[in-house]
Amino acid sequence: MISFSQVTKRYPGGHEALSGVNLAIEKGELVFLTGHSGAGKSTLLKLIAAIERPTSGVVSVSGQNVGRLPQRAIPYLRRNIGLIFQDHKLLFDRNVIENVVLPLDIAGFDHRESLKRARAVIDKVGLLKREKANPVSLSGGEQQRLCIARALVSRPALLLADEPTGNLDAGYAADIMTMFRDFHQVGTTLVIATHDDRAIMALGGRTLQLDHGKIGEVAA
Ligand SMILES: Nc1ncnc2c1ncn2[C@@H]1O[C@H](COP(=O)(O)OP(=O)(O)OP(=O)(O)O)[C@@H](O)[C@H]1O
Repeated sequence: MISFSQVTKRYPGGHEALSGVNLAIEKGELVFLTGHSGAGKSTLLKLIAAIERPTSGVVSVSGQNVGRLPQRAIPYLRRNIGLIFQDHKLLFDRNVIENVVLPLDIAGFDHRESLKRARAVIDKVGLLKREKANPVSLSGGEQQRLCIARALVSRPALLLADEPTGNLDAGYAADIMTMFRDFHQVGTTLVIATHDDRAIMALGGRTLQLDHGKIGEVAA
């Protein structure tokens, strides 16, 4: 489903965040991405979602060369990807449920059905009592859970998560990991960057380790 062939990413200013990365992730795989701060984990996820483009090499997602996608094709790519990133990108002029229902409205689902689905996923992340709240009034961990609900509501084929449990206490982190496991069991492909060793051990899956922009595989 995802392949990197000799992928290098150099940011303006000359810093090489990824160097000659080769990898293949099959449909339905659960992959953890680990490595020190600054190792290139977020960069790798951003290349998959076409948030960044490679400096050289080929990033392919479902047979598409996403590094070369024209700007207008990117929304179609993202329609099948759930993104959980640290900057959240929540809409602060809409309340909690409106944030979650929006991807379904955009996809053209019946609004009443969308509200039902949104409420179910908001309940799963423990925010039902806050459904009318503005995201501004939520704590960092609550915003993170809202972001997770929004990413999961459209049941994407591919889920990319950057430190999804970073701000969460152990109970919520375990709940979120259980949700990820359920998605994995129904065939979703997941790539999760994390420092959370407990999560990795609990969920199993494959671990790729980045070290100064170079990739290696951790034996199970
Ligand atoms: N937009 C950018 N412009 C310039 N340099 C960047 C940019 N984004 C990331 N970098 C640099 O690229 C390197 C890899 O960053 P990246 O965010 O991918 O690492 P990471 O493994 O996700 O780190 P962390 O665990 O701290 O989030 C770092 O040295 C970082 O400073």
